[in-house]
Amino acid sequence: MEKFNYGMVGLGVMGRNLLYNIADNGFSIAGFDLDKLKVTELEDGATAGTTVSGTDSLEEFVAKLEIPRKIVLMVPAGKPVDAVLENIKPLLTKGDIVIDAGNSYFKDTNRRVADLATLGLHFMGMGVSGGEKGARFGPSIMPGGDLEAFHSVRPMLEAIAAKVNGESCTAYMGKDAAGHYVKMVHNGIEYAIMQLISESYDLLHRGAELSNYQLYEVFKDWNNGELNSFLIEITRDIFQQKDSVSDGFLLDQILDKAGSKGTGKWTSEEALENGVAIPTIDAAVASRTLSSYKDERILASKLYPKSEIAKPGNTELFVQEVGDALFLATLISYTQGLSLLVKASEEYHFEIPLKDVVKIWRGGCIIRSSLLETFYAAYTEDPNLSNILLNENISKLVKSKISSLRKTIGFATSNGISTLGLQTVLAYFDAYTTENLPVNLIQAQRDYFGAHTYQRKDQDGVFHTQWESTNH
Ligand SMILES: NC(=O)C1=CN([C@@H]2O[C@H](COP(=O)(O)OP(=O)(O)OC[C@H]3O[C@@H](n4cnc5c(N)ncnc54)[C@H](OP(=O)(O)O)[C@@H]3O)[C@@H](O)[C@H]2O)C=CC1
Ligand SMILES: O=C(CO)[C@H](O)[C@H](O)COP(=O)(O)O
Repeated sequence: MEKFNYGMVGLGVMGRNLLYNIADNGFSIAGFDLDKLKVTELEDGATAGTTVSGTDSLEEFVAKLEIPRKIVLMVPAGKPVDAVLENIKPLLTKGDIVIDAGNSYFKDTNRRVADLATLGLHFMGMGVSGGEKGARFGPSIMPGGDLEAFHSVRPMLEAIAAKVNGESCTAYMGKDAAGHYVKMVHNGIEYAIMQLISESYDLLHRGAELSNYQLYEVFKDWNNGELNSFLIEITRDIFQQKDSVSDGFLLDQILDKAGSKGTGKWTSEEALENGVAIPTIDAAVASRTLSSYKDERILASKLYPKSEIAKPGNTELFVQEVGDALFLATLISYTQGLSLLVKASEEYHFEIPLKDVVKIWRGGCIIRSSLLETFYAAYTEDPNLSNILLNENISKLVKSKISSLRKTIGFATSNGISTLGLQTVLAYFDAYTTENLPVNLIQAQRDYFGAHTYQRKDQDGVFHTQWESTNH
């Protein structure tokens, strides 16, 4: 019997769609899942003429694959990945390739690389973004790790990935767990942009009393302009989705408690660990946490009632300012995530090519946007740019939007509308662009109470002072 080119473990939302995408691109592929129903339905959903086969027997699955075997895992991160590996390892032979394409924690990936290497097996961590549709018709794919393994699966990855200007949205992201690290940061940025969009919605909806129809029109305009992106596009559509169980819009019936699976939190933890400031991503994680205190928020809203919102005088101008603020805030969210990649690449010796990162994020993934084209141009000019804000063209964009951000935040704070994300963007920008920060005082305080020492502006060296108390 003819052997299959690829194997897919996990036939859920992502695995099934990625499998069909691989098959549509001319590769034969076998699928495995513990769930019998997903297996039996697999062949019915395949495109006619493609070579797809499903099984719930791991032994049968492994035996179906050509050698060296190339197996993609699309199961939930954490224990399920270890469970699959434990079961499949005894069935594999030296030289086989296992690619974990789920959202695994990068430190788990490093551990698994080392573990499988002892058996002569290649293990790669690979980020995939684009959700269900992306997986089916062209995701952004972030592979990393074993270079030999990467080269043997590269033709397939390039075939199934999204295309922008004829170029595939996949590239080698660097050594070890770099692929999963880049995907984690992608998701951190995703959290930040989603938070900023939801704050903009609140400002327009509660602040300027725009109806869902009007919001649909605003987001449609934004998506046709410089804010063009996947997240703005889907938000536009969400505003016009009618509810199927009640009158009105579905959005208005959705409970305001945001879920999360962990990648945003990992991004924040990583930034803290590596001394990188990503306050907008942190704020996005914190906002989801705050949203979960629904019962307490109800009590607090009664204890601290807010005064009536003073609607903006000129709605058209307000919409334009919020749009500009959102554009700048989105730009600075990418900036923060990319600065974490710069530091992590040094720290973990990943050798992440930033130019390729923004190149492959231009299409297929959840954070794809027209703005990334400008970023790509900036990294093409200087691939070692430490912070995107230091690029001349980007600085022109930033300068043209900053006053709108200040005005938008002014409106929000004076009306008691929470804008944790937007405010962190402005605070980050103001701190990053200030030559002298007030932390000279923090250094003095640290030295005063703990002899922690300080540096001087006028002399090299480390100093300590016996500070004089006036508390006589
Ligand atoms: N959904 C999305 O938009 C995206 C998800 N991801 C990541 O992709 C991965 C998969 O996500 P998704 O497809 O949404 O998840 P699903 O839950 O839809 O699918 C996971 C599949 O894996 C199966 N599975 C679990 N354990 C095993 C096992 N030990 N052996 C074989 N199969 C197993 C599950 O079976 P069962 O249901 O019976 O448990 C299920 O069919 C996750 O890491 C996720 O974070 C990445 C990008 C986007
Ligand atoms: O990886 C993704 C998109 O890129 C997933 O959709 C991710 O799971 C979303 O994260 P969360 O559930 O924490 O919002």
